[in-house]
Amino acid sequence: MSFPIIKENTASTNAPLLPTDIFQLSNASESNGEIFTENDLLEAVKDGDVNRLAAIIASDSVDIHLKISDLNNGSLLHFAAQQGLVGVCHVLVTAGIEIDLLDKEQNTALMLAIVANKNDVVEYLIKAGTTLTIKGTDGMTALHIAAKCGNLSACQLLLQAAVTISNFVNSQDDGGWTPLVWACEHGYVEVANFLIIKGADPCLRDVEHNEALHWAAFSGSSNIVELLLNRGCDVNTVNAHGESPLHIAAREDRYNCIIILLARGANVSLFNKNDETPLDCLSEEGESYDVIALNIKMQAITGTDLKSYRTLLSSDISKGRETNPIQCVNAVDDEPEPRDYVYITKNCKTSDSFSIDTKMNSLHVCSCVERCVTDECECTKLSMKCWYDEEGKLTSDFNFADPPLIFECSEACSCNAITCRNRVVQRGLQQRFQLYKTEKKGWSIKTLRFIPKGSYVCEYVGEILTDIVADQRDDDSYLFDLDNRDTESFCIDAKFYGNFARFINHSCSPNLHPIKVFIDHQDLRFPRIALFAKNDIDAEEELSFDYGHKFWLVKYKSFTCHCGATDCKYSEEAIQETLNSYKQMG
Ligand SMILES: C[S@@+](CC[C@H](N)C(=O)[O-])C[C@H]1O[C@@H](n2cnc3c(N)ncnc32)[C@H](O)[C@@H]1O
Repeated sequence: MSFPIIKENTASTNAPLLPTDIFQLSNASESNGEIFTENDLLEAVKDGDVNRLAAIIASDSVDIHLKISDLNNGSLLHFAAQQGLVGVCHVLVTAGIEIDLLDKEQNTALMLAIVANKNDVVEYLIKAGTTLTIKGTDGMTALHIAAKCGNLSACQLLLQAAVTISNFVNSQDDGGWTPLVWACEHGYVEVANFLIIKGADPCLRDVEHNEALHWAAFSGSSNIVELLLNRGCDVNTVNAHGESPLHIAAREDRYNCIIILLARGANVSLFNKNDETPLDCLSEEGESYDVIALNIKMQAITGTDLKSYRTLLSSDISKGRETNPIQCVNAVDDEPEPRDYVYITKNCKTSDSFSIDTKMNSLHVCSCVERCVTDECECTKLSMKCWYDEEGKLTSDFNFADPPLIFECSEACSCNAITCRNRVVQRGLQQRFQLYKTEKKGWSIKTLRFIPKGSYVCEYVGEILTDIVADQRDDDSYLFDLDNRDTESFCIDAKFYGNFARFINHSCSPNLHPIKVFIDHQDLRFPRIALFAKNDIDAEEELSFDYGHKFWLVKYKSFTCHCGATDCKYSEEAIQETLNSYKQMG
């Protein structure tokens, strides 16, 4: 046999896969009828003898797909990658060896090259088209592994190649750990810094609600603790056990981290769920004991009024249903966390009086091969065009005043769900939120992070009702009208079933706008209500949308608007004028 010509990876530059001085096949691909054994094959691979290897493969007398039992049943490519034999890798890949095969430990050849710090091979395998999103042991991608090993070059190569993979830098493994968390836990400050520059979210939580800061404190990496705090991480953030980074650093007696955490305002009076303060987590012999004890004394002398975290009523109102926990805080009065509803993350039905057409074969689907970026995508044609840019934000020409319906690609489409550009709402929440009590509007939701204009923020989720049933309900405060133009009309009621969006208040100058989106069905009577950022929203800003005049024309008799906008139409002062102008308009 002779070697097929290897295809250049279309995602990479036009540079050859291998510099010609590293590997030239000479006449090796021509077999002279010699018969070889598996041993010959293994020896040629071990010796890195690419010409002999090529001759053996060309003879067609040995199967190159053999498994090496001493290497966790890995392939020859696993071996060559681990040894850094880039020329051998090239011959094997050219000869058709499976590039993404997992060994018994669920490692690809790429992963072994990363661990062994063989970055020439890493670069080669990426260019040769290895799949970057494969998850191995414990759900870790190659990027998790690179971060865990502190292999900065591999992180750079991977992220450079993964530009079209949505949010690759923030992918989470089975424990909810991102690559950044792995870098923090192992104290690799350069890797952590690089990942953050590339968009790693330091506030993402793992399955126990730890943030990267908890793990940096755990490992005693004071420079990473500082880096994360400089990036806006909350020094007093608590995990599912009510533990702050200071609790964790104290338990591990991490003196340098403790100094930084205290200097940056860590609360020494915070109790975890076992009623322990950070000092209770440390033995008196611990190096850090005196520094925390001294801090407590100084605060007592100066009468420092620490923000008491008894205001933290819940570390997650969604009880693990959302990717990022949503804390509930009340610094206004003694009202407890609202619990008079069931937290759900998808719209639900509680009656059989109507049905939604969810039949797979009713869906208009696309036949795109990869990313749905051409005008030929049938789904984006349904929406008029793809309204999402490369970062998943609404394009700058999106008309918030008269928004189009958006049809995202679905399960039944043939595109790639990871790289497809026409999937945003279905990828779920990307931001971090907090439920907090306001002075005049009851509960409200704020974002804990900056949200750029056009970003998807959250969905208004609740119980789907007919308008007839909705009219019979006593409390209409949580109704969202679906505005159907046909005879049958429906709404979403988040009074009894809903997500955190039920707490988003009205503003006459809102920062969110509801957009109707279809994903898993295209029954036009039942759009999903996705709230997108109308403008840039700062961290700590209250979220709001416009409830519409129909709401206020009923409600002004009971209360007026406290949105505080300069052009508020429904405040006590403005309401009469607003009513008069509505009357004039008829
Ligand atoms: C969908 S709920 C929003 C969450 C609500 N604040 C709560 O505590 O559950 C709508 C209710 O919030 C209050 N609200 C929302 N926006 C308001 C505003 N701008 N001014 C005054 N009250 C508001 C009103 O009581 C309204 O009926």
